[in-house]
Amino acid sequence: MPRLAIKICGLSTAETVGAAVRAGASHLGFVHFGRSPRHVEPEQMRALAAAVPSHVERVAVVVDADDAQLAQIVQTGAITALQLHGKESPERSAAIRQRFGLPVWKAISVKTRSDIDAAAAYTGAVDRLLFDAKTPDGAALPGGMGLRFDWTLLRGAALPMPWGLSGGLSIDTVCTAVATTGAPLIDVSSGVEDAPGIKSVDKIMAFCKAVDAC
Ligand SMILES: O=C(O)c1ccccc1NCC(=O)[C@H](O)[C@H](O)COP(=O)(O)O
Repeated sequence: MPRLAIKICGLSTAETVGAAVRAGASHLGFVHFGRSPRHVEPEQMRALAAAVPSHVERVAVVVDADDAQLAQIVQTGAITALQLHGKESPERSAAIRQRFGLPVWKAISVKTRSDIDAAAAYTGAVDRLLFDAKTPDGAALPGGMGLRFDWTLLRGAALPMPWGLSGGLSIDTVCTAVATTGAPLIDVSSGVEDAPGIKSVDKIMAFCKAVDAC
C-alpha cells in the first residue's frame, strides 16, 4: 500500500522542519496569520524552507488574505501550494489560483454532513480539499485548535478531487481516523506539539512512525 501523505502544519523552527523531513513528511505547512502562535513572516518561512529537499511540498496557510499578502508570500519562492483557511468563496479561490499560478487547497470547516456536501462548490476552483473541524463561533483561530469532527461523516462521501483530513489528529487517533475515512493525506498540528506553537521533535517522529504502522 502506498505511504499516506503527511502534512506537518504550523512549523516555525529549523529543528522541527528538519525533524519533519527526516520523519518522512510529504508536506510542511507554514501559517501566516498574525493571531496564531504558529505565525511566521514570509522571510522566516523562506529561510526555513531553504533547507527542505525539493520533493517535500511547502504549503503556506492563509486566512482571507488579500492579494498583497499573498504576493509577499508567493514572491519568497519558497512554497509549492497555498492553503486557504478562511471564508474564501469558490470564486475568490479560483481567482487566487489563476493569479498566483500555484495549486490551491481549500480548508472546509466541518460540523455536519452538509458542510462536506457543500464542498462540491469548489470543484474546478481548487486542487485539494482539506476537511478540518469547525472551530466555535468567536474562537481565536479557524484551525490548529486540536478539535476533531465526526469522521464517520466522510463515509460514502463522493469527493470531487484530491483531499485530506485534519483536525485533532494525534499519535493515538490517527490510525482510527484513516481507517474510518480512507483519507489519502493527513494533516496535524496540535497533536505534535508540547504547547500551542511549540512543536516537539519527538512527537513529530512518533506521529510519522505511527502513520507508517497504520
Ligand atoms: O494552526 C494554526 O494556528 C492555524 C491558524 C489559522 C488558520 C489555520 C491554522 N492551521 C491550519 C492547519 O492546517 C492545521 O494543521 C489544522 O487546522 C489541524 O490543526 P490541529 O487540529 O491542531 O491538528
